[in-house]
Amino acid sequence: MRIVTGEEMASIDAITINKIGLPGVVLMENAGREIARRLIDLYGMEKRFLLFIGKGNNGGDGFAVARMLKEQGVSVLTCIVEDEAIFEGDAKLHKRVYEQSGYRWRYWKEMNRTWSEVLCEVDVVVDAMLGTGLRGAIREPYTSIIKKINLADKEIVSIDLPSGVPAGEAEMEGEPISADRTFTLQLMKLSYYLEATKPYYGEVETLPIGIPPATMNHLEAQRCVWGKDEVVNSWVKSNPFAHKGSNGRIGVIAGSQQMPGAAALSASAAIRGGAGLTTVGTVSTAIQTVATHVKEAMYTAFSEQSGLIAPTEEELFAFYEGKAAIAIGPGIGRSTRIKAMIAHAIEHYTGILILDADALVYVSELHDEVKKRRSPLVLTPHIGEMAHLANESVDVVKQYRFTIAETYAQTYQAHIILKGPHTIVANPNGGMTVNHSGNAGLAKGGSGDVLTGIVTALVARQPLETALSTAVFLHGHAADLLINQGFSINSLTPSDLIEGLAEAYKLCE
Ligand SMILES: NC(=O)C1=CN([C@@H]2O[C@H](COP(=O)(O)OP(=O)(O)OC[C@H]3O[C@@H](n4cnc5c(N)ncnc54)[C@H](O)[C@@H]3O)[C@@H](O)[C@H]2O)[C@@H](O)CC1
Ligand SMILES: Nc1ncnc2c1ncn2[C@@H]1O[C@H](COP(=O)(O)OP(=O)(O)O)[C@@H](O)[C@H]1O
Ligand SMILES: [K+]
Repeated sequence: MRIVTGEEMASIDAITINKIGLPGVVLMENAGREIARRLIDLYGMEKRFLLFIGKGNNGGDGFAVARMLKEQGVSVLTCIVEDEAIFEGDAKLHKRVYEQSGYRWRYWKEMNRTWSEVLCEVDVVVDAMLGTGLRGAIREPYTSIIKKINLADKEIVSIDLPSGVPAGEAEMEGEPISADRTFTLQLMKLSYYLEATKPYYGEVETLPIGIPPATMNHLEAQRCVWGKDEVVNSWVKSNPFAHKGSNGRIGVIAGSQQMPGAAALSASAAIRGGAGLTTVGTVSTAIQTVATHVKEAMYTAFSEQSGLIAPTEEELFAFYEGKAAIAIGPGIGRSTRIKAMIAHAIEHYTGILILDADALVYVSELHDEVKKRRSPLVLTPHIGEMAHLANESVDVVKQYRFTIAETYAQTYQAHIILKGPHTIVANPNGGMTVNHSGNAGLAKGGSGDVLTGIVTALVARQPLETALSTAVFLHGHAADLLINQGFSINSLTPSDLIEGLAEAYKLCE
């Protein structure tokens, strides 16, 4: 499913109406029917609804919902927010149909005077005030009404968006509706994936309103949800005659004297993730520790300096030999020799190169080398690392994570896995996917190392772009399955996650 901004949604609506020829009033009728049906499913016929109507098309949806609820005998109080509101276009028609059907409304000014009595008469507030047409700071009378609704301690259901929440990356100005549930129409709105705005949505359900997919081909930004269906449909089944070599020879350059665990986590995740042959390149002192945990891997002891790897050029070329993908970063530490190794790999390794953790620190100093690289490069930053890469503040990356990941991926022709809740995968061709799996049990040191292992294993066996999105999905899916099996968010560890991969992979098999 696509993820859109308000402007993109408006262009899709316009193509549906003007080019495809499906009138806007029909879309509104569809929205009304779907929402009324879901409200009755969820709350039953006995609950009493209070519906707030804004003067744009979001309000038009509201009139359609109110009429359909009333037709079925459900109790609905309808409130038009602006006193002298002049409705136009599709909303005007739906207001007329509502009125001609014999139904009434009240205006907010009047309802406000008896607000406490009104509240005694209703169970659920439906918010059809502002949708994708919101521009700038929330104005009166919406500001005061939103405050009162939020304080009312009633179940709140928003149509399309919680009123006051921008659909895209624009910053929120003022207090929006804090919904318990949002019925978003046809497509997911981008602000659902941003830390500042997501909490206002509550539970989200996307309802179809009849917009055909052909209306979306013109969109420049190609953002899609990557969920179970996409994972299953894109999975390339392994050949029954596969051997360890054809299942992907990969390398993991990870760990140091101080941090052998990072190498163990990423290497065992790679092996659980299906890599045919995994070689770990690390310091000799780490090999013993790592090998007791990861029996299936092979090991290369690199030259070292002060407990960190410091591979020679010869050692690096030997390590690159025959490997489809190499990940560098987890637990390697920082030094000038490490920087030189990253530069060497970017310049000379011709397989799929994945840079994570400490390896990312030097990438912003190696942007010229990155631009010259012709083979695939995958970077797996969390928000802080992305801020460093893009030379922006963490707050800016949080607010504009889609734009920043997309711009970076295109400028440097790199695949970006921007981690966090709803990890984004941004590809150099402009395609982006957003992940829906995972939970807060992953917010622990080491989860990222596990992801790096899975990514490395998958890119060696599956088409690159789908491998990245699928790796991110399976990583989160494993965590979700463990929570369903009774693990707690607090105690879930990255090692549990690796065990959990066995169950998660069943989805693909
Ligand atoms: N025919 C269509 O175009 C369809 C529209 N749909 C609905 O229409 C919505 C978009 O409709 P519109 O583009 O009319 O916009 P909205 O209904 O979201 O809002 C526009 C209205 O809000 C006011 N407004 C804008 N910013 C404000 C602010 N900061 N403070 C206070 N008031 C503000 C504007 O003056 C305008 O009256 C969607 O979210 C969806 O619910 C759907 O029914 C599908 C069909
Ligand atoms: N609250 C959360 N919900 C879902 N996934 C999360 C959450 N917090 C972290 N993650 C995931 O866990 C991993 C953490 O990686 P990272 O920040 O690199 O940690 P580390 O390097 O310490 O292992 C990422 O894949 C991230 O998307
Ligand atoms: K709304």
